[in-house]
Amino acid sequence: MTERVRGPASPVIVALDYADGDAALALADRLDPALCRVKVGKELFTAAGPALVEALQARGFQIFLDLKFHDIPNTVAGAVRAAAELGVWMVNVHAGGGRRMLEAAVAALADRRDKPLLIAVTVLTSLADADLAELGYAESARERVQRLARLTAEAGLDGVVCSAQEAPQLRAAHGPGFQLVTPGIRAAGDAVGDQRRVVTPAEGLALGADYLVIGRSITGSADPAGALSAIIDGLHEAR
Ligand SMILES: O=c1ccn([C@@H]2O[C@H](COP(=O)(O)O)[C@@H](O)[C@H]2O)c(=O)[nH]1
Repeated sequence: MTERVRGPASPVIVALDYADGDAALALADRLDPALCRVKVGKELFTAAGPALVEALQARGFQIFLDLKFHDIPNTVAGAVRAAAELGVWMVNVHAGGGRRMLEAAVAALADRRDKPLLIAVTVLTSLADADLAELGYAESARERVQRLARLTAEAGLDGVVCSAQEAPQLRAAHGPGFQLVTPGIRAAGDAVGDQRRVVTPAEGLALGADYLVIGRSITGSADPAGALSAIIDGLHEAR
């Protein structure tokens, strides 16, 4: 497994889902890198690229590069290597790419001293059991997450993206070192939107998540820094 990179003690990763770099940096400038990490996903990275990652790093943020690589092993290995060159803190692939793809991603980082955490997406938090059935999967989301997490662990990655709803079973199966990165987080009363397997921030931590990926409950607030502080305060109270 990858050596953990030191960073803020906060479990919160703010998803910067913006259409351009200026909007993302404007939000980041309202946040304290001592209180959260930030996530750069497909929309923002496609629009603003590595320069935006560097601009966020220059502001002191550790970056989760959420590009969910899913391709043949050779291609994913190259993409993971390129992400590591950017100096990101965490990068991810889709566990559905299979064992050889996962092992190629691990091998791509093997000789590096400063490695990002390498995480595999199990079942997107926007999918419910009915969605999986429509796709032809006989397993429930919970069963499929467990299957893909087992494969991820066997391939030597650092952990998975899952819903915190699945965290207790994954923690029991894979122990404390296996990183559970959980989107599908909603502050109480916020619209669920396109997400399906959802919990509140305090529930997420109580269920055993290591990291809470939070987008719209923070970025959709008129006061994003206040929303982040309120979430962190709520986590302390729940402990
Ligand atoms: O299973 C997954 C994997 C990734 N995500 C990403 O997390 C954020 C969630 O944003 P919200 O606004 O808090 O819903 C978003 O960037 C997704 O791409 C996910 O939601 N589920």
